[in-house]
Amino acid sequence: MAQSVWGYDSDNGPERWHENYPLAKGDKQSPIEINSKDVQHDSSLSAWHASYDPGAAKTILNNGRTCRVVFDDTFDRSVLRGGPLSGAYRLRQLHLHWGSCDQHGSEHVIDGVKYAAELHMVHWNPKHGNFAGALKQPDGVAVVGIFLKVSKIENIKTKGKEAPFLHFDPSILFPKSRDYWTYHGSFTTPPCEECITWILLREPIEVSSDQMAKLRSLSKNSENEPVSPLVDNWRPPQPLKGRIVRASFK
Ligand SMILES: NS(=O)(=O)c1ccc(NCc2ccco2)c([N+](=O)[O-])c1
Ligand SMILES: [Zn+2]
Repeated sequence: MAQSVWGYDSDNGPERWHENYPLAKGDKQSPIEINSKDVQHDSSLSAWHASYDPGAAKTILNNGRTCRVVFDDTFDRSVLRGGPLSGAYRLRQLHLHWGSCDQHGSEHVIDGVKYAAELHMVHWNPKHGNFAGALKQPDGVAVVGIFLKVSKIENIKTKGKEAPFLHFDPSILFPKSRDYWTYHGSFTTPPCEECITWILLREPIEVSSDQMAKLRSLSKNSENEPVSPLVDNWRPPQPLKGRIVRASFK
């Protein structure tokens, strides 16, 4: 029987990815568990800056593994600079990882805390020509990770219109604080290339339980296949292998 493509089930999940994607057993894999006591404050770390063009947003899609918004990255239209990065990295896509319940869903774990979901904003370094080239470079990709926690307040349904996704400025998703952790890691899904400078924002953003319910209402099956809920699309923390996690804050 053909090897089933990778996923998050017991027969094709994170424990078996290495069978087809050997990089999954590398020494710089993501996500990781961050323990504040082991983090090193680095006062030389500067602030990161995003300048995004809302017109760059193109499509939103369910690819059976996540919900992804894709941006025009054919030129420096929406870029991230500063922080641990040198040069401007182009925003290519954003997507999420979430759980079947509010108690888990994030990929990175902070002092034992799992958040309900984790948003990834993926940027690549145009000095490597294109995204495929950037994947092969240790400074090829930068992902901003933002934790989502479910707000206590009851979500009061408003009559507001659905905003068209075409004019979408993802910087509205940033929390107030710019504090971040940074470390060198990998894609958290196959092929698991170790090309990512992770910038994890310390302050989570709040979402309503209705918004979480919308994410959990997505299905990983295609149309006219048996319904299979798209939930728990997160990889557990991987070995740190001596890597240092730096903090922009004390
Ligand atoms: N969870 S993540 O931000 O680390 C992540 C994982 C995989 C991929 N892509 C999978 C891939 C890489 C090369 C070919 O296909 C991306 N991405 O492409 O932004 C991001
Ligand atoms: Zn991701």
